[in-house]
Amino acid sequence: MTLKEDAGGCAPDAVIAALPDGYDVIGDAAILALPQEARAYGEAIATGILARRSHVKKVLNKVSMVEGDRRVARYEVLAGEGTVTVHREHGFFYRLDLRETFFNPRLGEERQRVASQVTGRERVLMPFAGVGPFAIPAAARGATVTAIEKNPAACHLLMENARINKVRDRIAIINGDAFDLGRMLKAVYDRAIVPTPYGMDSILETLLPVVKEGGLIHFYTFRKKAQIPGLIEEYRKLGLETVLYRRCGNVAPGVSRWSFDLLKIR
Ligand SMILES: C[S@@+](CC[C@H](N)C(=O)[O-])C[C@H]1O[C@@H](n2cnc3c(N)ncnc32)[C@H](O)[C@@H]1O
Repeated sequence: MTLKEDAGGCAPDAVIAALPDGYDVIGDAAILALPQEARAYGEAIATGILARRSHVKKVLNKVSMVEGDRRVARYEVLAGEGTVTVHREHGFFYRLDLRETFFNPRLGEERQRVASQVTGRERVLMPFAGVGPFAIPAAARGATVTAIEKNPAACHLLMENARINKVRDRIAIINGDAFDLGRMLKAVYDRAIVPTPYGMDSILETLLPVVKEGGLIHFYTFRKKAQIPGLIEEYRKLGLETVLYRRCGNVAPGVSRWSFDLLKIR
């Protein structure tokens, strides 16, 4: 979406010029990140968006970075009601509450890439499951998924989303700390999908014992490009061969989210 166009005429030209180029839409919610000088025009800009985008029913302004274990930001509601919405992605529906649960609509293609590799009867381990956007497509491919999520609100919505998407019988949901998974789980998994929150990369060593030899780990990490060769070597020392890696989004100047497909060779 082009924010400058959608907000045209709703604030002085100098304010419009200072706006970021785009904004995300999650379900029926437009998510803005207004610079300080545009805050006074927030409601007018929201009215402009509602007039131009008929599928947008609420407009939120993100007033903090994602923070804390739950990885949620703080928002002010500029138009519409509340922070609950239903997002549609590749035919699946995700109910979520932006104030309570993490959701990144920009990872849709990456989630599709991972889900397309899942074959029926696989056992998939899914720590940091959130409201289910990786877990549910994997279960819909026929896998049995064990989802671990610390935030009770996200667990509750994951349960509801599993039901809405008709895969409730294929997802076991554990409201707990992923770093305890060695104590909680007895099974050995064919695949792990690990959307690691910032600073929690040590989860890789925690989950290695419960992934079978020949199993695949889809691991996400925040790094500078120059760190990648060293990382591949670190993974090799852990018995993991990097089958593929790709950048999926910038998170700070010079720092990107990287997706690794790691094959457990020993
Ligand atoms: C980056 S979000 C990913 C959520 C989801 N997989 C998605 O893609 O939308 C990380 C999730 O991990 C959860 N989380 C953070 N620390 C955790 C922990 N130690 N154990 C289990 N879940 C945790 C957060 O509540 C959040 O839902």
